[in-house]
Amino acid sequence: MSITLDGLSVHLAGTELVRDLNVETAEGEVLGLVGPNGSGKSTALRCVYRALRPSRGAVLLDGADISTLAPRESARHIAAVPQESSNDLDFTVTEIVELGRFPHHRGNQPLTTEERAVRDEAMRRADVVHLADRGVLSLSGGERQRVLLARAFAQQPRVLVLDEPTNHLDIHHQIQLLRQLRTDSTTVLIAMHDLNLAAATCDRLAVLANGTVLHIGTPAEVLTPELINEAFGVTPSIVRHPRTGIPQLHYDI
Ligand SMILES: Nc1ncnc2c1ncn2[C@@H]1O[C@H](COP(=O)(O)OP(=O)(O)OP(=O)(O)O)[C@@H](O)[C@H]1O
Repeated sequence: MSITLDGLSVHLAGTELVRDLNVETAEGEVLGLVGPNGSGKSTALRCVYRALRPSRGAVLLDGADISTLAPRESARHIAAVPQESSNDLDFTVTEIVELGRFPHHRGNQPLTTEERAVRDEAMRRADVVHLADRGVLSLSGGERQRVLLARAFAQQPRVLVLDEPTNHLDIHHQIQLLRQLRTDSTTVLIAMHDLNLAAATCDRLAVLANGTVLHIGTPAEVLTPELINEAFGVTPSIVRHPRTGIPQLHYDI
């Protein structure tokens, strides 16, 4: 499925946090949102997973305004891992992952055999099988992040919204996750700070600044010293990855 941010604007607390944002994904595309702190990445993503309502414009799922869908219906298609998700209840890891099946159920049905297989596969993909019976409050930051990823995978979404999902993850788990995003057919909207990992992962990057899109294009089109300087106020040296040819940034510290 495709996602379109169609002239999205968000007014909150007397300011326009996002203004006239236009971004359209192709089906199965991995589209990265990059940009400085406060540029509106999380605000835009919140509109996609319906934690915020746009004040103007709309989020379209295969062309249909998601605000016209019942929440459970859009949750059958769109799963999200927000940047900070506080969870004060000490559910087990398995229970949290099973919550991903909720949009697919009527009432409180127990999981079917097939759904237990979906849950187990989601836990395997996020490498949390060994944590299955642990309470989530006892987990490390990275372990907890992987549980939230497993919950999103268990939802079997057609669109995955990830807000800095590599936060807290060690390099092994970062690469494991980003490789999965590249090889899956799921459409992905992902906010990232690490421009080198973003270049290696995303089909296209949208560079946000002051709540709107400054540039959008392939990593090679967007990751130029001039554009990075315009967005972030730093000028990197750009080299090509020796094997993949993908642009990689080096900074003078
Ligand atoms: N509920 C709110 N009330 C007032 N301002 C808000 C609210 N939520 C976000 N903002 C402001 O909106 C702007 C955009 O925030 P947002 O979280 O979308 O940025 P971001 O690009 O995701 O930043 P970061 O890279 O730091 O995660 C920021 O200036 C932020 O302070």
